[in-house]
Amino acid sequence: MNLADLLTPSCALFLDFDGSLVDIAPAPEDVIVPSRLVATLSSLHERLGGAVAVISGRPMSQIDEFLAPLKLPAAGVHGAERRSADGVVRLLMTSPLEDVENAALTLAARHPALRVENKRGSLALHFRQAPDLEALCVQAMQAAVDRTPGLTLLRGKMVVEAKPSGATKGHAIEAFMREAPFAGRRPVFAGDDTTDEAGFAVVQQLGGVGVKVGSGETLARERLASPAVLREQLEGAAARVHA
Ligand SMILES: O=P(O)(O)OC[C@H]1O[C@H](O[C@H]2O[C@H](CO)[C@@H](O)[C@H](O)[C@H]2O)[C@H](O)[C@@H](O)[C@@H]1O
Repeated sequence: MNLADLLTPSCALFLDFDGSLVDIAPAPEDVIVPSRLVATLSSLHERLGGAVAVISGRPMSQIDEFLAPLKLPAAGVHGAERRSADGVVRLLMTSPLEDVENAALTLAARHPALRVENKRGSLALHFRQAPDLEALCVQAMQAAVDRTPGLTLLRGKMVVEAKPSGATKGHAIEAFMREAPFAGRRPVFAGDDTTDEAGFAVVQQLGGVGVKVGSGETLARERLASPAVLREQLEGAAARVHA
């Protein structure tokens, strides 16, 4: 499969960030945005009539910083926040995170290699620097989530996260697909992680294509080997798609 063949001018393109557009790094702030990526996304955005959105577990503010000066339509925190093509931002109601935060901070105080990331409405506990603590992290976070109505536990790449139950990447993509300039287009979504599976399900129900980046079981019908391959194919598609 080559994205340049898949991405016709009548497509809408949805892109996950970490592990898809950029390579996984030791810590969230360490990711490197390759120099040509912003220009490629900007060109695709123009050539697809504005129908390009980033769908991330990160807050949208971080995505905007990484991709500056480009400010694409986006969904952040797994869909808990969303910015439409017209710039309007919608925030999902979220549950209190005190209990989850206390549980994560207590564990991190005992194990300094752990990293607590507090986002609007969600809290992630990273164990990339201490993989042997995975079970402990999952257990503590699950117990805190179970005590807090409205939160769901999400397992990601070396991370366990408490997120609003109603926030999914699938819902975010559905919302974009009801709006201009996405409505009526064939959706394509590239992602690498468990949180992206809900997005693959939605785009494929809508007659589009899910593209899994990297290895692992997936609902996605297509696969690309790595973020580097995705970036290369996006560059090729940017050069070929004529709106
Ligand atoms: O939905 P995404 O855009 O893929 O975001 C998922 C999570 O990405 C970040 O964590 C992951 O990437 C880090 C940098 O490569 C890595 O150090 C970490 O182990 C990964 O889990 C981000 O920090 C999270 O908030 C996102 O939910």
